[in-house]
Amino acid sequence: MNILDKIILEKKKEVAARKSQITEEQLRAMPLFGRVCPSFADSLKSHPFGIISEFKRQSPSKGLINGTAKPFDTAKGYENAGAAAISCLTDEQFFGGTLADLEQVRSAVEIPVLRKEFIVDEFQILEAKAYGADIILLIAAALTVEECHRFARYAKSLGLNTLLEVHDKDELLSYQNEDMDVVGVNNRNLKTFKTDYRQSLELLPFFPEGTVKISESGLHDEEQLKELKAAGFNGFLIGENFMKTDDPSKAIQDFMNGLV
Ligand SMILES: O=C(O)c1ccccc1NCC(=O)[C@H](O)[C@H](O)COP(=O)(O)O
Repeated sequence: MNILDKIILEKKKEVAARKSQITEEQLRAMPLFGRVCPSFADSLKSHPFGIISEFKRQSPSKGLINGTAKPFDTAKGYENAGAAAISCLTDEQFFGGTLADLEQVRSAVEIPVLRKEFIVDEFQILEAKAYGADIILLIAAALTVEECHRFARYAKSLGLNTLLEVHDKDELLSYQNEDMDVVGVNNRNLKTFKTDYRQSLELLPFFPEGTVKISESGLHDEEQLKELKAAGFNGFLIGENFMKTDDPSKAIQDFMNGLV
């Protein structure tokens, strides 16, 4: 069993347990549920490099990345440095994240917030809205085409933005549809962890015209971003490169300075 299969197996158990702790009605009654979500695509287009900076404590591929950074301060620092959106991992078992982290991030910033989660059930989309997210992630490698399209429709009905994540041409061609607001190429193969930013460039010819697209994972060098932006990418999801430092807010600011 590869790591993605393992995460999805655990996630299904976790969601079943969550459903016995809180009802859909209770989620819908939470104060943030009624928020109007800003457009993710518009935010990417209105920021020169469309950086989506991630709050990420640990990962299956790298282990502990940062055990001390706080979600509120980190998110605020990211926004002040000019990020277009914040990604917040909420998976606890593999990434050390929580829904409380998401709430903290939401309370710190105005820019769109992504709930970075392994979505396997509509219930998690309701949770995302209730805890203040603007964007949900749908990972093609973890879902059937039918599930992915159903979840995107559901997210849309709640006013959430959807980020579809693909890794190869087959996923891009089979999973993309009009309900996906942004499509991301994950440069990391989630089954093997092999990470190469050129994966994004390889998929570029297969995007339908007008798709708002981002490159995700393994980005650490300003020159990579300049190349990907010149090729047509609208945004860049970066986690470890900022979080591995003692001061992620300073790390993103230094990185931004290198882009001008
Ligand atoms: O990061 C991992 O090791 C990982 C393993 C299995 C599934 C997902 C994983 N990462 C989630 C992400 O998508 C990244 O956190 C995100 O793209 C940022 O990547 P990076 O800049 O390389 O931290």
